[in-house]
Amino acid sequence: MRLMVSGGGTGGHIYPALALIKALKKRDPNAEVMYVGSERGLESSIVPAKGIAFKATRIQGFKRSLSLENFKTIYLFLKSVHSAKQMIREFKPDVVVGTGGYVSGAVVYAASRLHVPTMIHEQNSVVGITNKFLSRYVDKIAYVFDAAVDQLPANKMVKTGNPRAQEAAEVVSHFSWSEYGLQDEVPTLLIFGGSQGALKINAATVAAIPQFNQRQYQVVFVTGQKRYDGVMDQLKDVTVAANVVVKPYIPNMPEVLPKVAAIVGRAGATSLAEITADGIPSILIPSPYVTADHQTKNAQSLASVGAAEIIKEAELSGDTLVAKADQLMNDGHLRHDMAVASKHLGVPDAADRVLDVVLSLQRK
Ligand SMILES: CC(=O)N[C@H]1[C@@H](OP(=O)(O)OP(=O)(O)OC[C@H]2O[C@@H](n3ccc(=O)[nH]c3=O)[C@H](O)[C@@H]2O)O[C@H](CO)[C@@H](O)[C@@H]1O
Repeated sequence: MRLMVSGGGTGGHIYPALALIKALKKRDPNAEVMYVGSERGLESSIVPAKGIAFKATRIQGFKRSLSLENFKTIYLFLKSVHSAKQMIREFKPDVVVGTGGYVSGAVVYAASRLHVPTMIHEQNSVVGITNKFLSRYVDKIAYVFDAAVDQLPANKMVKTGNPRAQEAAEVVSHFSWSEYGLQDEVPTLLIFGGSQGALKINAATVAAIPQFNQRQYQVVFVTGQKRYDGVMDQLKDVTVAANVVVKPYIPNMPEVLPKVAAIVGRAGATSLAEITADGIPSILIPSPYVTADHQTKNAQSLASVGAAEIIKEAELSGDTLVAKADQLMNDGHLRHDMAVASKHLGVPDAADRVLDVVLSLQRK
């Protein structure tokens, strides 16, 4: 099997691709994999670090308003399609898979023009612009939320779940909170705003720290790599007690998650796949800045069955955050019930399901 994968820009597109590669390597250790990402995306650091062959192309997103920059976007897209075609001719993949982001638009489109079998994975309940464009050209579309079905060609759709769920569910974690100077016996609340961190969640958490300092539970506050220095600056004159730890990024999330009592976070689809695969209770603050408010829809799928609580971003403050966190962290029964509901939504064999679709496309 020779698999080319492309997904970029943000962790929610990259980690499902990596989980699929992991499942393929497990089933077929001789499989050859090539990952094509964008030069400046998170993938250009995450993917090579995993020892996966990586090639980059230059691409940028569309501006929603009328802008001259969009001509450059179109130029870069066409150039990326051209270089993706060269990469495909050289690597000769059996199948090309896209997991979202502009770069996957160029790579999967190039593959379809060269008559190489293609599949995309749609993580969200509202289909992104790239996958909508690609849906006309690809052979199969793997999806997670039923709501996506109406937005895409029905004859191509296969329900699989998000491959990252399987990685989260299967991990045998040896992680100890002592690595963060914390204690394993004390319940830990993990706060993070998706793969890049979220300004508003960071601001509310900074405001909440004086109260978190006094709590019996532990708090791990992940700021996002690029926002870390700014947060540390805001915390210059704030006491941070021993039960609160601030980190820029967690590189080994599947190992850390099983040791978490509850989560505060955005409602990105890949995060939710992990949270439900592990059965973790959560307080979700959907980002209102994403296409068609899809994170609110993602979050509601958990909240409607009692797996999560939602705080609207407009209502988020240090006080509302602490109040909800206290409610959850001081009530083991509530956490247990939410955990059961959360786990019920998990798809722990999602990577194998996606892989089955990919392998079905391989020409005999
Ligand atoms: C602002 C935006 O456009 N967000 C979208 C993006 O979110 P985003 O990239 O934030 O994606 P998700 O929240 O779905 O996933 C984040 C991923 O990053 C990992 N992680 C996060 C923090 C950390 O310190 N370490 C770490 O490894 C998480 O474990 C998870 O695997 O893609 C998602 C999946 O298509 C969409 O649903 C989101 O709406």
